This record gives sequence, C-alpha cells and structure tokens, in this order.
Amino acid sequence: MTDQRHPNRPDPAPGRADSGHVAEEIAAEQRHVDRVYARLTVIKKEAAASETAGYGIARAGNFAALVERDAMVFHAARRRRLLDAEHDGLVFGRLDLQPSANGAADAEITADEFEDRAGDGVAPSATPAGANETGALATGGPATGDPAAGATGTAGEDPGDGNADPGPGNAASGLGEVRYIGRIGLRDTDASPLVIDWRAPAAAPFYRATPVDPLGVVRRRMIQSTGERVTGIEDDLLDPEAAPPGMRVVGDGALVATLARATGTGMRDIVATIQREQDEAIRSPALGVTIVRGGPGTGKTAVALHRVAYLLYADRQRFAGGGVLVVGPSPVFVTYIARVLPSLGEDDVTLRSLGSMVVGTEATRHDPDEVALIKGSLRMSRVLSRAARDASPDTPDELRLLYRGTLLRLDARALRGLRDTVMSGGPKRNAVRAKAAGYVLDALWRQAVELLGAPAVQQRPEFASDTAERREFIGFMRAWWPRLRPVDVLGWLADPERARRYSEGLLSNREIRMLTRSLAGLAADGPSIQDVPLLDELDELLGTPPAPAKRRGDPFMVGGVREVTTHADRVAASRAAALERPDDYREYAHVVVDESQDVSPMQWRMIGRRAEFASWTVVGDPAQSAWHGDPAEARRARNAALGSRRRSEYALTTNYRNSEEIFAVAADVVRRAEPEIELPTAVRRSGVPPRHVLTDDLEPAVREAARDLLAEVDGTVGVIATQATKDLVAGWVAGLDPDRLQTVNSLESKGMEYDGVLVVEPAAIVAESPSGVRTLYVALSRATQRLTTVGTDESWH
Ligand SMILES: Nc1ncnc2c1ncn2[C@@H]1O[C@H](COP(=O)(O)OP(=O)(O)OP(=O)(O)O)[C@@H](O)[C@H]1O
Repeated sequence: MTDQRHPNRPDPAPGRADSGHVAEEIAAEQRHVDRVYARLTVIKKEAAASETAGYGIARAGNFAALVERDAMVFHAARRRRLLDAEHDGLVFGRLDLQPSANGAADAEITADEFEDRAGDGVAPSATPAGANETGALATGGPATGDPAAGATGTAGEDPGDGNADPGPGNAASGLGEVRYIGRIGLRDTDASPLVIDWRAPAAAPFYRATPVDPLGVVRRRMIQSTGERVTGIEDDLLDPEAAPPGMRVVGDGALVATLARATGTGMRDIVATIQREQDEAIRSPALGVTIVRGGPGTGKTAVALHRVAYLLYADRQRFAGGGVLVVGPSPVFVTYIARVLPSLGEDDVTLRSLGSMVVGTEATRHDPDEVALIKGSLRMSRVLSRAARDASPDTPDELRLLYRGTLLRLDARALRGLRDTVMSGGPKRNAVRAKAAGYVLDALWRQAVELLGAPAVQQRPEFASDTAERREFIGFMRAWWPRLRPVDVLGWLADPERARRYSEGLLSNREIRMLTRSLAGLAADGPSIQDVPLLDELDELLGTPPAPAKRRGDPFMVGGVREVTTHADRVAASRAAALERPDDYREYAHVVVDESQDVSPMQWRMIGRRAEFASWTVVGDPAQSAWHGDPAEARRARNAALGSRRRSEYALTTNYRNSEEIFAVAADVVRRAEPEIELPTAVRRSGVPPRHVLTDDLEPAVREAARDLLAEVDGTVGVIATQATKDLVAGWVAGLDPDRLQTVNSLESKGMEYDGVLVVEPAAIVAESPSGVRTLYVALSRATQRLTTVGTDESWH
C-alpha cells in the first residue's frame, strides 16, 4: 500500500462508504453525466441547425440579411468547434455546498462578464436571453443536481446509508446547492446550469476550498470517467460539521490516484485536480507580470498552460485578438506540452522554443557552456551594434562613372564620409538604402557641376534619375550598401580582425577567440540556440528589408477547380486571412516564459521585443538554472523586458511528479551545492528505491538498465546523457521500444517528465559545466516512478 497524502486533505471522516455504497454513488453520478451528454447531443444538433439556418438567410438576398447571416454563421461555427472538442471526462467535479452558501457571490456572473463572453459562445447564468443566442453554455450559478442522484438512501431517514444530496438548494432537507464542474459549461432547457466551466468564478471553490477555509463547500467530489462512463469517485469532506447526516464520503486521495497513472508521451491537463496554491496563480490578475516559482514537479508548466486557458476564457477579445506566445526551452519540450491547450479547448496559441523564435530558424544545437555565456551576455548587444554599422567585407573603395565624357570619381575617403553621414543618428541600415543612394547621387552631381560647369549638367532630379538607372551605379550600390541579412553580419564575427574591432573594450582576447571559432561553423552548421537572439538583435539593428508580398493561395481552389462560394464564405475567408498573423508577429497580448531561470540576457531582449504590449507569466526555479553568467546582468535584462508592469508572485511547494524516494536522491545532490535551499515536498511514496549501477563497461549496462525500465513501467522511459555523449548513448539503446523510449541530453531534459528515467554517467553531467550540479538535479528529478543511474564513477552520489 502506498502512503498517500493530500495537501488539502482532512483526516478520514465518519461516513466513509463501503464498496456497495460506492457503486450506488457511482450510479447516481452516472445519471447526471448521462443527462449532460444527452443535453450535449441536443445542443450540438441545435448548433448545426443554426449554422445551416445562417446559410439559409442568404437566400433572402438583401445586405442586412447577409450581415446577419455572417454573424450567425461565425458564432454558430465557433460554438460547434467548442462543442465538438474532446469531451472525455466532460464532467469531473461536484461541489456540495452548505445551504447558507447558496447563491454565493462568486457564483453570480456580472453584466460585464456577460458582455465579454456573450460573443464567444458562452452564455451567463443570469441572462436567459444570452442562452438563446449561444445555446446552453454555463459559466456560473448552481448546477441542476440530478434529483435521482444519491437517491440510494434518504438523508435524515437513513443516516449512514443514504447519499445526502436530493438536488440543488433543497432547503427543506438542510442541504445546499450542488454544482457540477466540467471542461465546458452546459445549461439545461430551463437555462439552469448542468455543468459549470472550470474557469468560471463559480468553479473556483472546487480548487480553492480547504478544511481550514472550506468556502462554503461541505464535500468536494472528483468524478473519474472513461469516455462517458463514470469509473470512480473520490471525495474530500471539507467541512465535517456542516455535513448532513448520511452524506457519503468515498475514496481516499483523488490527486494521488491521478498521479499514480502512467504518463503518456505528452503532458496532460490537470483540470480536475488543480490545487489551491496552483489555482491562485492560474487566476492571478490578467494584467502585469505573474511570476510563479517552485521546485521540480510543482506544476509550474501546468499552471502556466492552464493560466493561458483561463485568460482566454476571462478576456477572449483581448487575448485571442492579440495572441498568446508560450516560450519553452527546447523543441522536445514544446512537443511535450503541445497537447495540453488543445485538450482544454484552446488551440490558437503560439508555442515556440528559444531556438525557433526567429522566422526561418529551427536551432536545436547548444553551444559549449563558455561560448553560451559570451553569446548570452548583454555585452554582445554592443558588439553587434558596432558590426551592424560597419562596411561589409567586399565594399568597393571607389566609384567611377563616366558622365558626358568626363570621369566622375568618389574615393574611399569620400565614400566613408557619406556612409558616416547616412548612419549618423543610428538608423536601421537596410531601411536607409535609398537615402544612401541619394547621398551618392548628390555627391556625383556636385562633382559634375564642378568639373563641367552647371550649364553642361542636367538639373539635379534628371541627373539623379538617369544615373540611378545605369548598370554601373546599380552594381556599385549592391556592393557598397547591400541588403544585409542578420546571418551575414553575424558571420563577419568569424573574422578575427573584425571580431577584435567590434569587441574592443567589451570582450577579453580569450572570449574573442572562442566567439570567432564558434562562428566559423555558422554557414555549415547553421545557427546554435545561442545564436538565435544574436540574429534577432541584428534583425532589429539592420531593419528588415521589405519582403516581396506573399502570394496567398485561393482558399476556394480544390484540385485546380474553383468551388462555388457564397458571400458569407468569402467574408469568413477574408476574416480568417486578416486574423492570420505574420511570421514575425511581435504584438502579443500575453507572453509565457517557461524555465525562465535559463533565459540569458540576450534571450530576454529577444522575448521582450515580442511583448511590448503584453502581460506576462514567468515561471521558473533558480535551483535548476543552467545559466551562470553575471546575475546582476541577468536581472537587468529581465527587468528591462518585463518593464514597470505590476508583479504578482506565487510560490508552489508540492512536488507532484517524483516519488519521495526519487526526489530524495535529487535533493541530496542540490543540497550539496546549496545547503540552505528550500525544496518542495514530494506527496507520494512508492516503496521503490532508485537503483544506482556502478560499472566498468557503460554500454551493456545502459542497455540492460533501459530494458529493465521499459519492463517495469507502462509509460515512457527517458535516457538522459551528457550533451557530448547523447548521440552515442542514443545508439546504445537504439531499437528498444522507440514509441516509449526517448534519449535526450541533460539540457533537453529540462521541463520533461518520464515514468522511468535512466541517467547515464551522472558524474560527467556534473563535470560538463560549471552549473553541472544543478543540471544533474534537473535530470534526477524527471521520473514519476523509477529512477536508475548507471556510471563508471560514484563521486556525484
Ligand atoms: N494539481 C495537479 N494534479 C495532477 N497532476 C499535477 C498537478 N500539478 C502538477 N501535476 C503533475 O505534476 C507533473 C509536474 O508538473 P510540471 O511539469 O508542470 O512541473 P514543473 O514545476 O514545471 O516541473 P519542472 O520544474 O521540474 O519542470 C506533471 O505531470 C503534472 O501533470
């Protein structure tokens, strides 16, 4: 038996149900769930019918009818998408409130909330008119309890045997309102809520109530389902004194039961088991900066993603309109979290790894630690701004042009003077090409007048337009003021002479050498993750040359044949095209930064450029940091990005991922580096201690340990190696259940989770970088169930 402790859990209360009663309770909940699905089917049909009706209006033909039709089709289509989303476990919670808690203030929806949401297919409880337009989607107010639910016994008549819930607000029996909580809100035919959306204010007590502060909740029930079938229930009796006689309490540990389940290849949503401290961070004010800290496995990523879903619900116009950007450390991580938001019904969120923030780059390679430190430092912004102003390598040192038989000539000094004049005031170089050409034409004209006399020379405008079209002049401009791409200028730093010039007074000789050597491979290897913010910086400094207009495909061409379309189809298509954001979009309404402890100063600048008008959610854990540059500089860069926005800070304290045994190993390691560190508490004990294998021959030992882990766990297995040996180790375990096993390097393991983890040569992970101990701490805290280490050296332990 595992030791199961729930952070919000009271001591076992009287009234715990035996197995026969559990089956009755499940059957009662099943009846409510059946009603919900039946209602969902009806609403879906209505949604489809209203979409069809919308199309029908067009036949009336006049303009007002077309506008009405567009609006109707738009809303109906959105509602249908929402209803069609994945509805596994549609209803997952139930609250039994005290009679006095009926109509609690937070169950009411305000007029403003209605205004905000009505257009989004979510109707308020208090406004039946809203339900007409958008169907039966509920955000607040009491859920209609199934009068039959709990009819297995009669409260009061049959204490200890009956479920004490005869329905909502049954004052006669001394019972309070019942609210069902689910993934979406649904309303019954009489507009009373059948299920309340988890993000609605009325659902908040489901996450926030504790025995100390029950918020009017007597019993919180988690309903587990497979598809439409209720498979289990788990209760927390939060206010035993307020519990009516006969109220049943079932199960022991909804959260722990959930945590014990095997992990799939992607992260899953935690909507049914969000804990109070997490809920506070999720519902933190929409504006300003929300900072969430906590140790490994405390749910920081989960909180950040659920917060995105919450924000989209609370103010869809602002956040869906402006867009939400989620930045994670690696593509492996982005793939891992990609499913969470769609499972919450939100699929219009931009997820990016730090290596793919710049259009057209998909960097996955990390630079060696020392180089990463240089490239991440704010000093690079000054190095790059010098480079961005410099002449390109094959700049011509003179311009010769024959005009009416006379040679006009601008020498290197004259050209340098012109360049300095154009660049004074720090314009973006690519943006002032035309201006530079104008200065050259001016200088040539003045020279022509000087040499030939004014009467023999055309007027300035004619001279300029004729000369500008001459092949020699065009060729000269291409060489003297080329359109520069960021990658061209970054490549200049591979030249030691240039690198020295740009870095003077900023980087040491050793740093310059390392930088030069690293960038020598830029053309062949492509940019590293640490090069990406440098490219972004250069993009900003150079200005983007105007791109040729994108040809948009005709959305109505199918297999070369144009479909017959209606006015509404065309309006909908152009609306969708207008909503499509450009690749280099920078005006997000909300930006989430995960694993923020690893974001370098230059990366903060890159993210900040996309968040000028955004509110932020920043999550991280300083103890897991791989960034060990100047802390004052890192703080400065972060503060500059976040600006003066108001900050709200939250700390998460419970580790939901690791078993206690596994986390003890990780904790020991990090405590050696930071004896004073405050660590989270792991909530599960598995009874299985981690295994440490000492060997002389790594390869067979690694293969065998990986095979054992695959046999021991049902879900995923992560093999974590050093950055230098990842490919080698991946070769050792090649062919072992590729659907369940993934090999990553220590940096790629950030944010990841596996059921079984094999850490290969932990001592080498420690030795690989000055922050190696923290990186090993990360690697050792990735497993939910089994941890094995294999190494030739025990010194880390
Ligand atoms: N309230 C919860 N109910 C169920 N599972 C939870 C809850 N909170 C967190 N978890 C689970 O715990 C695991 C860790 O969560 P998450 O990855 O968000 O933690 P983290 O703080 O970002 O971790 P790290 O810093 O180690 O990357 C995930 O599997 C997540 O689903």
